Amino acid sequence: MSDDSRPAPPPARTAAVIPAAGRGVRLGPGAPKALRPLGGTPMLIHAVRAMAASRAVALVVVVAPPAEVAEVRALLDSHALPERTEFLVVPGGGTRQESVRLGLDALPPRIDTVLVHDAARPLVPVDTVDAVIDAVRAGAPAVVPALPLADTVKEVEPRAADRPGDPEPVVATPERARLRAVQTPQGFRRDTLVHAHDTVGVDGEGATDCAGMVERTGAPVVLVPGHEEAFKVTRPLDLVLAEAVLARRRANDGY
Ligand SMILES: Nc1ccn([C@@H]2O[C@H](COP(=O)(O)OP(=O)(O)OP(=O)(O)O)[C@@H](O)[C@H]2O)c(=O)n1
Ligand SMILES: C[C@](O)(CO)[C@H](O)COP(=O)(O)O
Repeated sequence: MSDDSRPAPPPARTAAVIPAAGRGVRLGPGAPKALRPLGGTPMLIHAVRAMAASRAVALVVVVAPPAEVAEVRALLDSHALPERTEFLVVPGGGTRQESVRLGLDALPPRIDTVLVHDAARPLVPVDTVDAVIDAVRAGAPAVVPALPLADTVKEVEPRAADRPGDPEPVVATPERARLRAVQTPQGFRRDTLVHAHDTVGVDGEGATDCAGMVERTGAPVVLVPGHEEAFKVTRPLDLVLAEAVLARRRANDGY
């Protein structure tokens, strides 16, 4: 068979958008969180590798702090990444949802499945990424990895911002067995996520994750098992844990 008569390869239809434009205020002073080192490598590079580790992911869009777009591009160019994957860098916005929207806007028409993954979750295993993609491909418009809770959760009447020491009255104790802590990557049919952003707006009216915006449109959202190592690096202790997990991986399997 000549080259010309070979069937065209299937279109590469899945992209990952990585919002990485946050400052990392809760982690403490320093460079933007995504650029801070984990095991000597920027946290963002770990997150990019985690997405590109899935053979289904053809494109990774990194949403960078606007002042660091060139630095992020240089980082991607100077670290070993799979050749089969394309990488774009776009400037982010003032909120996570705004940054996600800017990442969505950069997707080429061929993409029909989108993962949204926090740069702040650098250690998500590829099996979790693939489980999310598989569930979207199987027909779910929105898929979220999640874990049961270890702590009991109270709903409160939040204290006033100018009275940080005041006790907070408890309003309710939701049944823990019905609660889940959600992670990323969250996976979506592209049209579902774009519709949610168009409908709910860039501020998300308090939505703290993309799936929450999709829920507000009435589309179904389903959960698949998350992974303990997909935790979010938010506060300094999380970075200590991430360093320990990475050191264990490197000792066990040369990660
Ligand atoms: N304007 C923003 C805010 C957040 N994010 C990204 O959204 C993810 C989850 O946000 P979070 O962990 O809250 O990161 P930060 O906003 O950086 O943290 P903090 O709230 O402590 O400043 C991170 O990868 C972060 O870079 C973003 O792309 N654009
Ligand atoms: C999207 C998320 O990681 C799901 O748990 C989380 O809601 C992000 O919250 P953040 O305050 O922006 O870190």
